[in-house]
Amino acid sequence: MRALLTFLPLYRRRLGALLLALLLSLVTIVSGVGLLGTSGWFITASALTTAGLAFNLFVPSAGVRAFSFVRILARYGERLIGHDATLRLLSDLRGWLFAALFPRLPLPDRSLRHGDLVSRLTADVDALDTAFLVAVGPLVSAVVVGAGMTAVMVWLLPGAALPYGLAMAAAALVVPTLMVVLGRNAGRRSVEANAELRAQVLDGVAGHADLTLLGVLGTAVRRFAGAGLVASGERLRLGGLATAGGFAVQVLAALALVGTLLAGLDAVAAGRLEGPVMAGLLLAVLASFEVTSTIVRSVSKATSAMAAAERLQALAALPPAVAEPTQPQVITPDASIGFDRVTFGYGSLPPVLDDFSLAIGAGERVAISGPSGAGKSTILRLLLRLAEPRQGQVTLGGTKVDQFATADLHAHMALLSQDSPVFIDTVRNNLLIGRDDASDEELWAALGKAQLEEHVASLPRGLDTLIGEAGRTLSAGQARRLCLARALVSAAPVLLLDEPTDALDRETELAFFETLAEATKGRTVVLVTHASLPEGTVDKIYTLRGGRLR
Ligand SMILES: Nc1ncnc2c1ncn2[C@@H]1O[C@H](COP(=O)(O)OP(=O)(O)OP(=O)(O)O)[C@@H](O)[C@H]1O
Repeated sequence: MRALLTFLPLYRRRLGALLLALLLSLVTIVSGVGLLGTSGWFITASALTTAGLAFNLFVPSAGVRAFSFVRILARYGERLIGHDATLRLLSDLRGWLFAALFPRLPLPDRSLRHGDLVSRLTADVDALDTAFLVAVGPLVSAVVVGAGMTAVMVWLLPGAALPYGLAMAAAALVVPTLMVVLGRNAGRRSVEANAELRAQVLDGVAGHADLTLLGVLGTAVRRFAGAGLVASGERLRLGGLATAGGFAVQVLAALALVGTLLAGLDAVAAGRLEGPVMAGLLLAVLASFEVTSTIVRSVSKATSAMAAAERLQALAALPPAVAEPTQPQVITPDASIGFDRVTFGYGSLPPVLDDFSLAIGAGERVAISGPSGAGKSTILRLLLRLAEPRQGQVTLGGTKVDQFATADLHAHMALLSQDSPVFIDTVRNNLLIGRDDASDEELWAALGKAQLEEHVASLPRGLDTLIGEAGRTLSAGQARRLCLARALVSAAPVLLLDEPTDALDRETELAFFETLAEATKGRTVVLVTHASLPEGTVDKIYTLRGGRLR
């Protein structure tokens, strides 16, 4: 619950619209109760009038028309405003989450799987956006309707006011509270089980080909079925609780009805109440309990929202990967790079870089090679300030990188990482991520330097060809070259290329290296590669071994 309350400032931004939706929902419910009550009154009065008794038909018939008209309008308005506010809240929540997440990337907790993260970004946010309207809305409506109906009882049938009031309070407050207390853990487990299921689906889709070839698809399917069973078990538990809650509310409604009937019969016999009004009251009592059934149905949503709030807060509470400087320095055009006696290791693991030093002049091209796992990519990560050295300093243009705002630092460097993604979009838009104001000529020039110009020119729609998810309509080598072209399109004075020719055949690789000097002219280039480089590709080649350059 506390985690849910921390989202109050976000809800507060949409408070006006949410309160209006709540008010309209209240008007809808009150009109529903009024409609059923006046209908019962009107129908009974009409029947008795035909039997020769005289009753006032005008008031209930006008009431039926007025309540049905108001109900239609209020329901329409509530849907319109409620959905609009919910969608805006959804975008606020996503904005908040991304803003909280970006400074924490890359996430230190390697146990947080991709699927789990996706689950938090989608299902958990969805669970929260409706929390107000599905949980708070019906609760407030029940309290107002219950209080209003009790007041009507005190006025028309005082003998039934107490039993009705007590039954309504129990149905609107006690039953849902008990359900929240009993269902909290099941709600949390259900959210976790669904997240696990989603993670397994994503893992299974991503690794389907390998799982099939290795002959272990059956194991993966069995594991998925197991996770499905756990998720459905939790759902069943929550469903059982909702059924029990629904049953309790029906019993309370029946008690209130019997209390109203007994008191009403007494009052009619004593001439204190007209028969048709009693019929109307009975129907109004029934209608007023409708809203408590809604509360019971939304309790499982409320418990999911609480669990989702906890999971999102846990994500937002992760320590930032690096601290932003309080007074960031302005980055100068000087693109020289320095590593001065840097020692770095991941977490408490032994150091990957140990007393590592390297000086790269502005406009210089250097290559770093070395065995797998030696720490080559780690050098680039330290330069991008995705991690902090334990000792020593990393500088850009002579200033320590921790003196720059991370966004400025990143804008100053273009990276082709080992897992650079291709997005489901056109070739053009994939390239424009590098620099959004690049002209078509510049895009074609970058494609040419990345040896991809011919292929894109052969596509029916050229730059406007849509590329499938994760670049599936391209070969691995073509996808890599597209990412390379994107890095080349960028105007950043520093280019960081991590295995840029990975997945390319030797002929294309050689052609790329031959154009690298020309393609990156004037920029500082750090090239991490295992490939043997043709003469003149870079100014210096270093080998990293044992945490230092050899
Ligand atoms: N986030 C991380 N948490 C813990 N250890 C890590 C992390 N990233 C990398 N490592 C470890 O740090 C070491 C250096 O990794 P790095 O990726 O820099 O190597 P590399 O030289 O680029 O390797 P390759 O040539 O295979 O890409 C490896 O032993 C790796 O397992």
